[in-house]
Amino acid sequence: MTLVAGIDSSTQSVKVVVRQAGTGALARFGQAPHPDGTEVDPAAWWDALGAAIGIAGGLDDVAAVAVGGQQHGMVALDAAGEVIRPALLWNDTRSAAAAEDLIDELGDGDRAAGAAAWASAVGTVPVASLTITKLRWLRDAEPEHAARVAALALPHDWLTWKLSGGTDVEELTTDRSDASGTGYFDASADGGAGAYRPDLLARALGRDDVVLPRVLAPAERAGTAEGASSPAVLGPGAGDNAAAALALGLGPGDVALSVGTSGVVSAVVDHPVADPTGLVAGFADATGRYLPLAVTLNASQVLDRVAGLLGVDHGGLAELALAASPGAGGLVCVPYLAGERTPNKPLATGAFHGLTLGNATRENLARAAFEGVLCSLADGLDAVRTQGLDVASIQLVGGAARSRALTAIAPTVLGRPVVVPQPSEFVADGAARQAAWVLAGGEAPPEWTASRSRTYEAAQAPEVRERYARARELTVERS
Ligand SMILES: Nc1ncnc2c1ncn2[C@@H]1O[C@H](COP(=O)(O)OP(=O)(O)O)[C@@H](O)[C@H]1O
Ligand SMILES: O=C(CO)[C@@H](O)[C@H](O)COP(=O)(O)O
Repeated sequence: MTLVAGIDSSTQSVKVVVRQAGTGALARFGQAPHPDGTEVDPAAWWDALGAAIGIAGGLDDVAAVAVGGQQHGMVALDAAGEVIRPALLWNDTRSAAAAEDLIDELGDGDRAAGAAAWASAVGTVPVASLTITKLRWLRDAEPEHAARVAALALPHDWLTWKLSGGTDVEELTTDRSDASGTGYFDASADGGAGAYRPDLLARALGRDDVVLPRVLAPAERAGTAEGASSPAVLGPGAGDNAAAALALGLGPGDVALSVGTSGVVSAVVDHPVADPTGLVAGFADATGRYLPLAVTLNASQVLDRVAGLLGVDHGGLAELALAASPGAGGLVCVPYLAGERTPNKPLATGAFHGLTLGNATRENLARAAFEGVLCSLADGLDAVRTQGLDVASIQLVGGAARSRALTAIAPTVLGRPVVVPQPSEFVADGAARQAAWVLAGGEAPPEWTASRSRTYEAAQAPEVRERYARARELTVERS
């Protein structure tokens, strides 16, 4: 029996799945937490990965392994391959002003022209999440660090390199899906193989004499993992949402709605997407196609915080929310606790609107939190649909999809049934499937047995989105 492993180095933790290469059946699992915060020393990811691999029984009997991970994080390396400063993560908003500067500069002072030029160049209008804006921030805020940058990697690139025992930055690799989230890679160039845009990198960092990871083809080998008694083949890996799409086998019209640290609406399409409004990011998938997506900064952690405020666990929060009626008695949660990326409001704060003496109950607060997170994702779904996507089905995934309140409330807000696959670590699963593909070769990943799923239906409550639309602009900026 051949085994493969998939890794998800995500915002809050790292997960390792070991699966049978032929069928995808789960053999083993391990997980270890990541530190809190929006800047993290990559060494902490490496330590956590070692712990999670140990819990998953090691990689000695695994024939191939691939790494999926949180996108956009800036891992800056010096000429000796040492990390220069803690990585700035996708949800770090300090580079919001740098994003605006980059847009204005490309448009020669005309923001709309700049946004259109970025969308056309790399499929995405810069926001604070993108790596390129973090490089501009580094240039301006930490010039001594910027001057030492010899190579740039994303979290999954760096972990793949570390697994290979890499010390030479020239040996760094990445894949097209994760590269497409940097802001200095055009996934549609060269017939869809993609190409870096050193001119845009130079705009941000002030120079382009920096090693960028070699972009591997979807099932190309990145080398072998060092340390295991019989070294496993390393796959190219992928950005987390592309890996999840691979696990879910998204087809035409299938939308994945992920409620993890990030809220993500994504779909796989055959054509490049370039949205000059910036609401939809025109990223690439892990099979050679494209992955338009809308990402929010506020999803599962909003539910975590409101559960904390109410002094309950996830089960208790769900119970409270389901005891309230749709619309939470008129209470509206604008969930921008972390600032927001879609819409681009990095300085926004969250709010509960519509409190009255009659509706100020724990049940309504809980329900409003779920509805606020879902309304924000419903806005993201609308944005993705404006890019020509005809939605056939919605699959609800991510850590919070384990909540019976989220699954019950989602169809009332979205106005459609939602399909909830049996809970699994879809990013790690997609990485494992890619590893199996690298072993098997061929044009497409091996077919794995589909997991069971359940469809949730409910009457739509259109007033929920209507009230949210009136409230979402009513936020105070953080000081
Ligand atoms: N039953 C549940 N109800 C609501 N949220 C949950 C539940 N189980 C896990 N979560 C939340 O899911 C999040 C982790 O999801 P995950 O997709 O693994 O995140 P990430 O990939 O961003 O690290 C945490 O914020 C956790 O509190
Ligand atoms: O920024 C994005 C995608 O553009 C996020 O999806 C991050 O990749 C983090 O994902 P999670 O850790 O929340 O899964």
